[in-house]
Formats: sequence, C-alpha cells, structure tokens
Amino acid sequence: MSTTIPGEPWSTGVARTADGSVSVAGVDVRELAVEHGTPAYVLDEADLRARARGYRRAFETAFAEIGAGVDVYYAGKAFLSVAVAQWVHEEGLRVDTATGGELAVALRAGIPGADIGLHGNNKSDAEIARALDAGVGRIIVDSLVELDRVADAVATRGGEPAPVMVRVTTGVHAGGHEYISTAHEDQKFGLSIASPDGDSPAMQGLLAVLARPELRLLGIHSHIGSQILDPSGFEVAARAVLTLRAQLGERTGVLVDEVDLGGGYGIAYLPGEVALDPDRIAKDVAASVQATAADLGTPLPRFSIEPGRAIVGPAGLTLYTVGTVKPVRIDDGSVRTYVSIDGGMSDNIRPALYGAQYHAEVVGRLATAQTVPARVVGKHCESGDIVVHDVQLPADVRAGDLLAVAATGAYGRSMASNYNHVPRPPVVAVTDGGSRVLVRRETEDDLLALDLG
Ligand SMILES: Cc1ncc(COP(=O)(O)O)c(C=O)c1O
Ligand SMILES: N[C@@H](CCCC[NH3+])C(=O)O
Repeated sequence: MSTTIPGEPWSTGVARTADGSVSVAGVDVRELAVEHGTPAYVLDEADLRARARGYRRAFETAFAEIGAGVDVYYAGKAFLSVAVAQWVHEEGLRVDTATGGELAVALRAGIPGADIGLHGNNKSDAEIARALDAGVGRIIVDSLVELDRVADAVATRGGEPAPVMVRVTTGVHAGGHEYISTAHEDQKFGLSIASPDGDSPAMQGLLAVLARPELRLLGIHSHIGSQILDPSGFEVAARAVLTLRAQLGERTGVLVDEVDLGGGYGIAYLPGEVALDPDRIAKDVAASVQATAADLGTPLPRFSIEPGRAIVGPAGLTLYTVGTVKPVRIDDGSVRTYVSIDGGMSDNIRPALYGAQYHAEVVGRLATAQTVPARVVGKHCESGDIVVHDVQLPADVRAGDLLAVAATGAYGRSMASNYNHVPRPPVVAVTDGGSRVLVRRETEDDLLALDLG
C-alpha cells in the first residue's frame, strides 16, 4: 500500500469566494492585505492543529497496537511563536527546540520544561544552563565534548542528573537536498554508528554518558533528514538504532528506555505532488520496529518523533502584492513573465538555498485570462532572488494584484533575514473568520534600533 497521499499545497481552509477572490478560514485575502499589509505570512490555525492532532493520533494508534508508547514533539525550528507552541501543546504534542532562543519561546508559551527537548550541535554553556534551569525533559547531546559540557554544568550547580539522549547517525541519507539530509557520514550532526575499528563514536558517546553520574541516559536519537518522501530510510535507521540499543544492553546491562526517530515527513509543495501519509508511515514504522525488536530479542522502548514541516508547512501561505511585471525573452526564444513581488529571498530563502519549488496564484480577484509561463521574483539585489521558479500565471497579472505562495509555513519566517534592510513580514493567524497577528511586522525603527552609530 502506498505511503503517500495526494498532496495539496494549500491549507484546508483555503477556498475561492463567489467573486473569484480567495479566503483563508473564512477571511478574504483582500481583507487580510488591508488589515495587515503585504507581504504577510498567513497561518490557518485549524489546519495546523488538525495536522498536529493527525500525527499524534496516527503514531499513538499504530504504536499502541505493538504495545509501545510514543511522544510527538513539534520541531520548533520549522516555525515557533508563543501561540504556535501553545496550539501544538494543546493538541498533545511536546516541543522540540534547537537553540536557547527557541527554548525561550517555548518557555514564554508556558510549556512545562518536562515537555521540552533541547537539540543543537554546539550548545553554549548559557543554553545548557537555561535548559537545566527549566528542567527540560531531555537534552539531546551531539558530541563527546558536549556531553562533558552538560555533565560539568550539572557537577558545578548540583542537583538531579540531566536526562540525556545521544544523537547518532546511521548512514541513511534521506530527504530533499544534501543540505537537509542529516544522517550520512560527511556532515556535522551526531555520532556515527559506523565502527571500522573499535567502538563506534555512537557507542563511545553512550558509554561516556553512562560513565558520568551527572547524566541520566534516557535514550538514543536519530534524525535522518527533511522533506522525506521515500519512507524506507526511517525503517533502516530505526533498525540500526534498535540494534545499537541492544548492543549497549549486552555490553552494559543498560537497555535505554527511549528511542527518537526524528522528523522529516515530506509534504506537497506543488499541486499534484504527494505528501507522506502519517497513518501509513506510523503503521509501517511500528511494524518494522516490532519485527526488529523481536529479532533482537529486546523489549520495545518508548518512541518519539519530531515532525516540523508536516505540521506547519501546508498550514501557511505568504501573501504578496505584485509591483512590476516584465516580459523577458529567454534563450529558447520564448517569453517568460517576471512578476516582482514586495518580498523575496529575505522572507523565503528556500528556493535560493535548496532550489525549492513553490506554487503561486493570483488570489485577490477572478483571473480568467489565459496563463503564461511566469517567474515570481523578489525585490532584492540578486538575480537569484526567486520565490517561484516556474508557474503559470494569468497573462493579465499586473501591479496591485495579490499573489499567494502556498505551503510556506515551515522554514519561511523561521529562516527569514533582513537582507537589504528589508523588515521581516508579520505572521497572521486566521481562525474561524477572524485574524490576529502572532508575530508583528518588523519596522525600519526595529532595524535602526540595532545600529548604534
Ligand atoms: C533533529 C531534528 N528533528 C526534527 C527536525 C524537523 O524536521 P522536519 O521539519 O523535516 O520534520 C529536524 C530538521 O530537519 C531536525 O534536525
Ligand atoms: N531548513 C530546511 C530543513 C532542515 C531543517 C532542520 N534540520 C528546509 O527548509 O527545508
């Protein structure tokens, strides 16, 4: 049976209104543009909550069937604000943070420390101290140096041993782009399970945690990449991690309680693309870990996963206003229509960074003109400032049109910059016919306030 479902890049609350405009959760985009300005990130709250619930239920159900517990952590790096942290927590998810800054947002949101995890491949002493102060449920250590850093911090301040997971790399290379695949060997994350001679770095890390009384070894963590559409990598990685767990058990008598299988669940960015089906994936991964544990003769641990993109990505769109339209004759003699919008690579770096593909539509009016090949570009001083490489737009697309780019909820605002001193757009939540600002638009005064002259 297929592990993917037909994808839809728009959130479920997106609909065409009777006069051809588009609304999100009952709010017309023209109203959103007037009230909040453009560019603006728009988040469909009900859609985001439904995806969070969907992942939790899918995994809880499938893992209950094999007699194992599972926790779902929302990966805040995809997009984190106080409200979003609260929404996912209300939906029964925990919150995964990757820096002191993300941890600060989760704490501001009132998420109990026990429901927060802290990642990062180079946590500072200050970040570690803050995590210990907050009593986070787990610190995922990424290197031997770092696990000593955490243990030393506990030794200095006293108190309970820190709950620690060791991040390992399984050699599985999965995901949409080399930069977002994180478990092959030649990259910075985790400790490798490969052991050409002697103990693998991963085994060394686990033994080192056990040797430090200031640390409590909670489990093993594996994250193989992002925007994964072929799920076989999850199963291969899970087998490797469970095998490592069993080896550690044989060697030390310690069978760790928890295994985290990371995030990376792929979504549709374009109409007609597929997305991973949480129900199917959960069942397949559960069946696979059950079989592996049976082969190894070990009881199942508690599992966790860390989806980010799959929760927030399709729930978000970016609303822009078209500024200029320019027909450009290209090498093959055809004409491409360059449509410049009032944002660009500062609010969505993914096309420039990964060659990511997006879909755009004219949304503020009925657009019946024949379509032409178009490229949506930003206002920055770079020819690579492209938001949508190839899209068909109505031939009469013009200045003042509202344009929406789909599926920008993940890694849009969270990777935004102030390139060319462009203030970052607001994040506006739309819920049941009303909208509210979650993160306000930056102003030039915000930017100038940092410049001390
Ligand atoms: C450790 C870890 N967990 C979770 C995620 C979330 O990934 P995604 O947004 O693809 O689900 C990432 C990012 O790839 C990550 O590095
Ligand atoms: N930022 C990446 C995903 C990597 C996330 C973290 N490991 C993206 O936009 O696709």
